[in-house]
Amino acid sequence: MIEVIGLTRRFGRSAAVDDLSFTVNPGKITGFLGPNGAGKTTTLRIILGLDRPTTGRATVNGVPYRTLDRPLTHVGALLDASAVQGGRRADQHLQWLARTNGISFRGINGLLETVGLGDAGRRRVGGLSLGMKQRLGVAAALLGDPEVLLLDEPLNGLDPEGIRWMRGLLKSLAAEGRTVLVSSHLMHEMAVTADHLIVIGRGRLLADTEITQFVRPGMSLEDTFMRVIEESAP
Ligand SMILES: Nc1ncnc2c1ncn2[C@@H]1O[C@H](COP(=O)(O)OP(=O)(O)OP(=O)(O)O)[C@@H](O)[C@H]1O
Repeated sequence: MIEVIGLTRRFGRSAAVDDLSFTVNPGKITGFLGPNGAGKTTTLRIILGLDRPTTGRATVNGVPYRTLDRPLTHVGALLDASAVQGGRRADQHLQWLARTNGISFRGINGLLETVGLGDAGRRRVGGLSLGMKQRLGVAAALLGDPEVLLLDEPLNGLDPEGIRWMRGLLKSLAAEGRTVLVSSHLMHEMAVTADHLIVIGRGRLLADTEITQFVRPGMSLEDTFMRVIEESAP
């Protein structure tokens, strides 16, 4: 489970994240929604110990990420799928990650198959398409068989088959009892994937609710989302 408690992150005078608190529970897919610049990536980076909050804190399974022993075995994350050393082969990238994190790499070929890269394992990462890099990023996130998954815009660059595959993967990970937090701007996809929603705007919490409670009668998720954002405008 993930807990964000009174989190604020200022850049200069403006707050990218503003006194944000929420809990992400296991066994369901939680969609993390908000317009461009709402503070989603900043929040995810703080949860992952890549940035420090100005005030407040974030914990994974009750402790700060930085204190986790062999963190990839607890938390798998996909932040920026392009931020991978392009000269390495896809399988070498996963082997390197496994080695540096004390994870067995016997299952790497199976993992590449799972993410649809069975034929691309020996290709250099720099030559992969964006969608293929996203799939590799998902493989990296799953490498340590973690209970918690944080995925920032994992649908970027995926083709229709890839989007459907991701939907099935996220649902099966949640059904296994894992905690799955996924940010996306694709409202139609979130409508059929997420069980729970955390919605933020200008760094503040706008909704933390089951998707069935969030969507207003007679409206789509997209329409409801737009309305909630409009209503939160100063
Ligand atoms: N390193 C930084 N320095 C200054 N400002 C930053 C920095 N990182 C983020 N910001 C600002 O913080 C705010 C929140 O950005 P963030 O990337 O967290 O939003 P987001 O919800 O992930 O947006 P998007 O949907 O566009 O990816 C933005 O105004 C952004 O410009």
